[in-house]
Amino acid sequence: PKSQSQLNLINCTICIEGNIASGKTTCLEYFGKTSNIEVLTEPVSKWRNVRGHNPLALMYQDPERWGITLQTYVQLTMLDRHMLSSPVRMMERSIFSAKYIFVENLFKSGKMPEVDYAVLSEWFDWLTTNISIPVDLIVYLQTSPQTCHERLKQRCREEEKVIPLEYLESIHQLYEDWLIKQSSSPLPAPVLVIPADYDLQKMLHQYEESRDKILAASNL
Ligand SMILES: Nc1ncnc2c1ncn2[C@@H]1O[C@H](COP(=O)(O)OP(=O)(O)O)[C@@H](O)[C@H]1O
Ligand SMILES: Cc1cn([C@H]2C[C@H](O)[C@@H](COP(=O)(O)O)O2)c(=O)[nH]c1=O
Repeated sequence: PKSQSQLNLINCTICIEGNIASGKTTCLEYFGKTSNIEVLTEPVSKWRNVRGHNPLALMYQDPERWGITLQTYVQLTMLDRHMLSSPVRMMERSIFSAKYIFVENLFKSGKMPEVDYAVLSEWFDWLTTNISIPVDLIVYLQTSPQTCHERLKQRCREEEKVIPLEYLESIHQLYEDWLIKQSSSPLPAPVLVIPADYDLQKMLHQYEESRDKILAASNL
């Protein structure tokens, strides 16, 4: 039987953040299997197929031309994820990392025209000012870019075959500035850091060690 605290669930959103192929989906699958939390994976399948088009592949082929297209759609689909109602959910990334990490990376690396960046930023500012998008906890899977490069090659997603180590290094740096140094963009929630360079077995152990701190955010 459920305890009183399990019955009195308040709305709670935990976002799992980290570099590409850092192990976010694997982490979500683990908590999905071993807790009452609802798990929301990133809508990558939508980014790979919107009415027969693949904006993710187009962005990697020609970021200057297609970055705005992908990031507009990422922003919409992430907002949609945030709006889904469930008492306690663990989400893969957030509308915040889409903007603070991926849009910033495109712009700072000179691959997004200033006008595209301005329009996306206006959209983001309007959405986050006018719509309540609460996040209760950010769990940051902290990896080295080299680990992600290895895992990316192992996962072998067709669109991502062109990603060099330098790209993962830039994403890593932006994550570190945002979540560790806390010097770049506003933090929507407190941050729990989980070192994530270890093998799967050790990672499951890491998740178990962090379980109480993670579930404390949800009163589960
Ligand atoms: N701790 C780990 N050690 C080795 N490989 C891992 C580990 N965690 C995940 N992987 C593998 O690395 C790849 C990327 O993991 P995934 O969970 O999909 O990352 P993300 O969702 O962050 O992109 C997958 O092939 C997955 O099986
Ligand atoms: C949020 C976001 C993601 N992407 C890209 C980066 C990766 O190629 C995929 C997501 O896969 P992951 O294994 O879950 O990291 O989408 C992007 O280009 N822009 C974004 O805002």
